[in-house]
Amino acid sequence: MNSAKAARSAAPPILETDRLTVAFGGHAAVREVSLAVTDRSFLSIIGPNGAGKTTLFNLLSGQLKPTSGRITYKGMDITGLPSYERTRRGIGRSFQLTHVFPRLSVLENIRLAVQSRAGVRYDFFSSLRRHRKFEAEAESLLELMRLTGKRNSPAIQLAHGEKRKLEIAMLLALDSDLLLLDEPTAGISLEEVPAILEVIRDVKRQGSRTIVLIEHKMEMVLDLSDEIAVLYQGELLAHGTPAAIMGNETVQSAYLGGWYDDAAEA
Ligand SMILES: Nc1ncnc2c1ncn2[C@@H]1O[C@H](COP(=O)(O)OP(=O)(O)OP(=O)(O)O)[C@@H](O)[C@H]1O
Repeated sequence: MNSAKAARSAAPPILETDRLTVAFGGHAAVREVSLAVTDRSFLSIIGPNGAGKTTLFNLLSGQLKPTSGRITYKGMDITGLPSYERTRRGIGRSFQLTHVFPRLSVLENIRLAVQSRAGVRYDFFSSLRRHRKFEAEAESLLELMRLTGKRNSPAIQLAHGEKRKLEIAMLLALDSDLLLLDEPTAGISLEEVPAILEVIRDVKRQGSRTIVLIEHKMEMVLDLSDEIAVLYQGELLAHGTPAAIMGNETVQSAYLGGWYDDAAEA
């Protein structure tokens, strides 16, 4: 283990769930999940359809309230906090953004996200200077997301994959410390997948955020993850390094062999 990795794993987890459970009419979609997410690590959550992955994200982002259990973020119990309060504290969830303005340009959308984070009130004298600062930050996010060529395009005109990149840029603009990415490649064309993979890899390379990814594409999971958590029928079946998960007999015998083949064909 290199020293940066060792320091990270010795640090307290940024996010922790303690026996987190949510039941819908007697059926526990997430059952007693206790999971610790290492600060500034890349964790992927995998599992077959209906395993409870998106439901777990709904619990983490505050869209759903648990039936029982607890969520701790940066050492604070956030189980009862509404989702906007979690966003304010740095938990950013992708692909459920309601604040993309379809008719505004890509740059304007990112700049507004930067601005909303800064909580700017209108002040004529400082607004021009601030505007330039926000614009510069938005420009650097455009570059990171490889969207510079689209800076003046209205968001509504973007291809599906480009929209995903815009959404990630806006999460970064909001200064999220913890990014919850729910199947960023779902529904996008095969040609667009490498571009998404590349921007996620770049964000990971920056090393300043914690990323939790739900993804069915195993090559992508194995390429990006420091750790993998496996959900199966609402329960946490295993959590470990990619090598440990791939070699885990319970995971293998429960489903990974067959499921992996299915996922590869999808
Ligand atoms: N609001 C809800 N009301 C009732 N049942 C729900 C609700 N949300 C999720 N479920 C059920 O919980 C289970 C887990 O669903 P979830 O969408 O979390 O699975 P998933 O692992 O994300 O699946 P996929 O990979 O197909 O997206 C499913 O049986 C689903 O039908």
